[in-house]
Amino acid sequence: MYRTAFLDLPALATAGGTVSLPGSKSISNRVLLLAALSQGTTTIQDLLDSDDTRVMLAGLKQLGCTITPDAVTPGQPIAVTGIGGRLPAGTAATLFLGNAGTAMRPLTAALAVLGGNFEMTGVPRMYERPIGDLVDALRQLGCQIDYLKDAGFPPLKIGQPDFSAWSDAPIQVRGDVSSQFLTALLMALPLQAADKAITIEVVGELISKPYIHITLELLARFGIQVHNENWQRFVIPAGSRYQSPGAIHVEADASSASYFIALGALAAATPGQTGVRILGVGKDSIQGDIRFVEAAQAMGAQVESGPNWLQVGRGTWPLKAIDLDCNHIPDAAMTLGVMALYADGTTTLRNIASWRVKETDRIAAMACELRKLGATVEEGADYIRITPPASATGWKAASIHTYDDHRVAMCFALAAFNPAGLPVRIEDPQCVGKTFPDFFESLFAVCDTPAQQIPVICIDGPSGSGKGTVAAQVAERLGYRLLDSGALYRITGLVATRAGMALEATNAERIAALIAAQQLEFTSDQRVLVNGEDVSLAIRTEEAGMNASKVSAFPAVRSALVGVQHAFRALPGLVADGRDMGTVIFPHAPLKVYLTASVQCRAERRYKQLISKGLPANMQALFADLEARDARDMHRAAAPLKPAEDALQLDNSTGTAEEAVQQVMDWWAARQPFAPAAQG
Ligand SMILES: Nc1ncnc2c1ncn2[C@@H]1O[C@H](COP(=O)(O)OP(=O)(O)O)[C@@H](O)[C@H]1O
Ligand SMILES: Nc1ccn([C@H]2C[C@H](O)[C@@H](COP(=O)(O)OP(=O)(O)O)O2)c(=O)n1
Repeated sequence: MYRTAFLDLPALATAGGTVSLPGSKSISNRVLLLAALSQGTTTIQDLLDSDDTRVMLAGLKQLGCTITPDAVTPGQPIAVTGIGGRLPAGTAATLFLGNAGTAMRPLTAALAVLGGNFEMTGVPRMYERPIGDLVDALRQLGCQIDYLKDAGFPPLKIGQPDFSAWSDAPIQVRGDVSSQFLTALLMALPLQAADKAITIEVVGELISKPYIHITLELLARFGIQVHNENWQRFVIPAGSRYQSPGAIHVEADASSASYFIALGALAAATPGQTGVRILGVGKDSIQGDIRFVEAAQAMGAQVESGPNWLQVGRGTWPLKAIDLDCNHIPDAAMTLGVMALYADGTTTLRNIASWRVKETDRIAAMACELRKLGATVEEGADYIRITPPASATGWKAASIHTYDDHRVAMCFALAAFNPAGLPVRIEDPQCVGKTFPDFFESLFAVCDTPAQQIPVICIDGPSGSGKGTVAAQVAERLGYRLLDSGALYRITGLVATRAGMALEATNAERIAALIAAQQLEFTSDQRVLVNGEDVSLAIRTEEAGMNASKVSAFPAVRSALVGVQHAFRALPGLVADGRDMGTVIFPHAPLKVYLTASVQCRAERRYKQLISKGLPANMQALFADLEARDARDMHRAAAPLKPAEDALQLDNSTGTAEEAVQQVMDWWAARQPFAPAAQG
């Protein structure tokens, strides 16, 4: 997951390949609660690991459920041993539920029926999300729920219910604000239906029926057969009792699939690929959002599907504008809003009033961000109408505000396919953690763009000037990959020395062949492996640096390493540190920095660095070595160390590393097309 303040997506060109989707959030949290309420242990496969499931798991542990392992581990099932329909008398807890509506609503209902002493809390946005209709429904039954702040909204206090006054009358609940209220009741009321049936009556039109369908399907798996009377009345039969199904599998999120369905529809296919293949969800899905496929087809997508997969390619191009009632696909429909940017006319998405009370006011958010990209947008109480920019020149480079809303972040990533070739900035990219923590990694894995579109920031300079330190921090702030090219020469020196080769010009070809035959691996935590052996420390000695300087003078060695270095240029971008990044390896890089510092200063820093790593160091020897290394690196014939003509020079003798990093970030920001006010 990208934890940067913003993530810049370069202009993307094509898509193709296979993407495996994470488990559905709606199914994950429903299954967790149902398993927790049941008798027995439920082994859950493919549970989503996200903010929402984490708060749910934490809440269930507080209620006394046993959960093994403690947290979701990729590829491993998680086992939940339930409470068997009742809590020990006097159970008390304060549950923090973040911004997870899928935890707040059903847990409130279940705990209000079970009784105890609970406080239901969350983040400030949670306190703006209505829950009054659910509380009103539960009070009809005799549940004790009080508002701790504003009436109608969390936080809540839950006490011991008194069912004595309840006359068996149907429990009424509004269906036109959020179907999560009905879902919450459907999951909580079986706890009270051991002796007599309970009927729930929906007041007003029921929105988001597909989510109720998921709830009913899952209830059936846990032993509760609800009679659905035309989506108006739901009867939970007497004798209902939660029973674990033993094992259950969580389908992938059909709304997460929407971004990749849209991707297949709007991106040209990467040569050699036949569109985008999506694994984890297919045409037999129990999720309503799978009907996004029909909407995408109406816009021109070509879709094939099977039991657990979808295959999507570009069909009609440009896409066809549509006018669609989106009540059946409330979440996935946001993706249509961005697809509309690539359509041949004005698209209208109707019946989306529920967008206003989601993670943010999604109608307002979509309208604002689509306009930033150059679209003409009309918004109404329950619709949005989008006209794309008239031509490529009408597109604007935008910094997309994401409102702590995962879906805004994910759907706007698709704007990177704009015909103007503009990058798109996604602010606060980690908000995707709510449902799809590795969304951007998954996207980059199936997208392609010509190498020259992928930004590279080059940081060259002499030994000890601070290149490595500054480059690593700039890469971290931007979410870019990092190339420590010096490590390649250090490895070359190491393997040649180990092979008993003298580091002399007469051996240059043999050394070049030797390094070309090694299996090199650079891990995300900056370790370096050669044929599986971790050499991170072995290449950091001063001797290794000197040996690197020697082998780096051989043209054969330099050319053997060119391909390896170019391969680092991958989405979303690269920061490359070395001697010839800007002059030879990435001559067209959009930003080149030449970092210098006095020899005295560099020697002192290197001394401290070596000592802190527990490596031997001598100030005088270091000083002499640096001068020797500078001389060799600067005066060799092949790719000598010198500033590229278009490099910006930064004297790093006096300031802090942080100041140098900020200077590079400022230079980079100045070269970006985003408006200064929007810089992250
Ligand atoms: N202003 C500064 N910029 C960069 N590094 C600094 C600065 N001040 C002190 N240092 C320290 O100096 C050392 C620089 O070494 P390094 O980044 O490996 O340089 P290079 O990659 O250019 O050889 C690090 O230990 C770093 O913590
Ligand atoms: N792009 C590069 C990077 C390093 N080299 C050579 C020259 C340097 O003396 C050695 C070691 O580089 P490295 O950046 O690891 O060394 P320092 O950390 O700056 O001391 O490799 C090179 O020739 N070209």
